Amino acid sequence: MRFQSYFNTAIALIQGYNGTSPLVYYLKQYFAAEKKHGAKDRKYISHLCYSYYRLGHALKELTIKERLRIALFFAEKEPGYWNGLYKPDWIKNWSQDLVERVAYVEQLYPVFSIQHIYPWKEEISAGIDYADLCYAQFTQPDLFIRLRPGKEELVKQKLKSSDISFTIVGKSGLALANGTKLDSILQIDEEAVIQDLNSQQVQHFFPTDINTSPVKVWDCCAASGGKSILAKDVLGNIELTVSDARNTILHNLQARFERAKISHYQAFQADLSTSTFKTTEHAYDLVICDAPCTGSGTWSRTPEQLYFFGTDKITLFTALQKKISQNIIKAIKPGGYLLYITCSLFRRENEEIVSLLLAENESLVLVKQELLKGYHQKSDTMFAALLQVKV
Ligand SMILES: C[S@@+](CC[C@H](N)C(=O)[O-])C[C@H]1O[C@@H](n2cnc3c(N)ncnc32)[C@H](O)[C@@H]1O
Repeated sequence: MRFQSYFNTAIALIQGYNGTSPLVYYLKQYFAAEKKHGAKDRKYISHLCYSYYRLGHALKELTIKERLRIALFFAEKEPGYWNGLYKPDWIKNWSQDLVERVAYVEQLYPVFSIQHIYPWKEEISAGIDYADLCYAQFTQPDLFIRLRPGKEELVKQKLKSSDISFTIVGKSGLALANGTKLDSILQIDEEAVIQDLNSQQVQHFFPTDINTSPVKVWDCCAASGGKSILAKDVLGNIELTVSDARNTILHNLQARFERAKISHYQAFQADLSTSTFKTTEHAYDLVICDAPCTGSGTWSRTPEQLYFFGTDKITLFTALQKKISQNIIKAIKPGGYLLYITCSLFRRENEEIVSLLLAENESLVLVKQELLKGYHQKSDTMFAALLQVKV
């Protein structure tokens, strides 16, 4: 009967959670206080909580108990361990196929539609298959690593010797099962970087025709430097400057760069959204702006964000994105580039920011832009646009 106790514990946890801190921390805190839960208990209870939030905005009018039962029905291919929670009719209709399970719930709850999970169809960037996006919410994403240049064979060898299975994706990426522990096997950041598949794909947006050496690059919303390490690996000889609004994250970046063996770079803290921010004009060949955003392309990893989301947040982020992007354009050399990136699915944060930049800056031209869709490949969705300042 442990499944019943897990189910009740998850209900109590969901009741007490308000979304102000990430779910992962909330659960960690709870388990740290409740030592009675072993590893297996933690796994089952966490799975229930995550499944609950995967239902997004659908059926919010139901009780937590009823909603959790439906969420779990969608999250599992078969009842297995949870059999005792369901009436025989549910068990009979428990198809391996999610589309069939959804159809069963639609029949039981006529108000339900899978599209209520993300009820903001009109906000979503062009090219997204809306139904597929909603269905994909019930698939846990993979863990992706990017192999650093020269370390490809070493990393694969180390994984094989530790019996860790992986799939090769693209030129330098590997997909592994979510939750795979790599710390004791690989030198993280030196040999391989933990980086989502579509973050890796951003490398195809780096310009290839910059003739100066070193290439002067400013990663202006650097966080802990994922895109900077990518730029170093792909562009080779770069003179790197990094900045972020948060000093604490720049400390993480420093530690990460040490592990990544990147020692020559400039770093500074700056809030780029203020009108008082002044940059050196025409200083960089490439400015990477991985902008603060809703993160809606990553919600299958953090479904609680989907559950607690309201579109007012898009308005807040677009205001920030407009100010930041306007402020940094001056820093680009004539002939240089701006690489604008978000991990958002929302048009207002993506194509509309690019359109606005083009409308307000005659010197800019769009080289290419693309929504890098992740929901068919168990990864995040990103948006990337490369713009060039005319000579
Ligand atoms: C999406 S993250 C960058 C991720 C990073 N490029 C990577 O690949 O790991 C956005 C970053 O923008 C920073 N940020 C938010 N508001 C900012 C502002 N007004 N000025 C500068 N940076 C800001 C945040 O602190 C955050 O670290």
